[in-house]
Amino acid sequence: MPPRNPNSEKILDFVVNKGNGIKGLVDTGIETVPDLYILPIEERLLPNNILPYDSIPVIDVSNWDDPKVKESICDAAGQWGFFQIINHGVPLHVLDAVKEAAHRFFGLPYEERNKYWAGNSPTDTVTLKTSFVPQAEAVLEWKDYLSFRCSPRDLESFPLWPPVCRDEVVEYMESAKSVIRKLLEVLLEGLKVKQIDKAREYTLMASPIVNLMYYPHCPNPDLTAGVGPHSDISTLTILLQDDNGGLYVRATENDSWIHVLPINGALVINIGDILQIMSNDRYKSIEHRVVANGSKDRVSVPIFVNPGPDAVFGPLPEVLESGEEPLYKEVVFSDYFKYFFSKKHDGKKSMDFARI
Ligand SMILES: O=C(O)CCC(=O)C(=O)O
Ligand SMILES: [Fe+2]
Repeated sequence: MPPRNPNSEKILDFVVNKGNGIKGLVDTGIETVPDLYILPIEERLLPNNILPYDSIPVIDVSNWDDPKVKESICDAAGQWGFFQIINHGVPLHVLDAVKEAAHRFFGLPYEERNKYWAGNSPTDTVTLKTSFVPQAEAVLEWKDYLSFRCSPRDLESFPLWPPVCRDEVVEYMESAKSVIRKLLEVLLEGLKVKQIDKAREYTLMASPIVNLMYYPHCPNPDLTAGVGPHSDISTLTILLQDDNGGLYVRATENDSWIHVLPINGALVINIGDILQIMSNDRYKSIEHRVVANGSKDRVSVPIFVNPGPDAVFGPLPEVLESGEEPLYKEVVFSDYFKYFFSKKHDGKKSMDFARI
C-alpha cells in the first residue's frame, strides 16, 4: 500500500484508532470528502454504468408451498443471486423498530458508542467497527457498523449488549428465523436435498451475524464507497434496507450495475459464496456495493446466515450424484472467514480460496 499523506494519517487515527468512526468525522462538520475516502476514478460507480430500467425479481412468498413460488426462488437464485421477498411474515413494526434502533445507537454520544468499539467491548459477541479492513485498505469505506454474533450460545451475552438496540436486534433475528429456514428448505430442495437434518443445519445456519449498518450522509457520495464491490461469504443474506436506496447489484460480467429499489416491508435476499459452492455454481453469489447518500443517514440491517465455525462445506453429494465434477474443494468455514477478512473488499476473489 502506498504511504498516506499526513492529513490522511490524522484522519485514520481519529476514525479508526480513536474509535470515532466515520460518524464521528461527519459530526465534526466536514464539508468535503477527505482523500482517505476518495476512490480512484476507475473504482467509482459512474452514472453510465447504472442500468436504469432493470430490477431484481420481487417474489410474493405468502404461500411457501406453492410450486410456482419455489420455482421463482430457485430461478432467481440461479439467474440473479439476488431477489426481494414480500409478504414474508416478519411484521412491519419489527422491521421499523430495528431500523430505528440502528439510528438510536449511532445517535449516542461518542463515549457511549465507544464502549463497544473493537477492543473495548465487554463481549466479543458485539463489536463496533468502521470500514471493512482499514489496515488493508488504501481507501476506506464510508460506513460504521455494530455487529452482533447471534448463535444461541452468543445470546447468553445479551445483558452486555447495548440497551438502546438489543431487544430490537433479537426480535428481528427471532422473527426472521422462519423465513431463513423456509428459504433454505426451498433452495436445498432445488438441489435435490429432501430434508435439512441437524448436521446440515449446522453447516447452513448455525452462526448468524446481524449488523446494524450506518452510512452517514456524505458531502459527495459519488467519490467514495459506502461498501465496495464484494459478494457475501454467507450461505444466505437477509437484508433490510431503508427507503434511501443506494444498494447496487452487478448486472453482467461487464461493469454495469442495477439499483435495488427500496420497497417498504420487503426483505432483500442474496445468495452467499457458501451456497454457490455447495450448489456447485447452480446458485450465484453476486457482487454488490453501496453508495452513501448526499443528504440522509442510511441504515441497513443484514443477517448473514453463516455455518458454524468448524463446519466443513463443499459441493453437495446430491448435486454431484450424476457424475458432475466438483468445482470446489471442501473448506472449513472459519478458514474461509479469516481469508475474507484478511484483505480489502475485492469482488468475488474470496471464492478462489475454495476453487479447485
Ligand atoms: O447496506 C447494504 O445495503 C448492504 C451491505 C452489505 O452488502 C454487506 O454488509 O455485506
Ligand atoms: Fe454484502
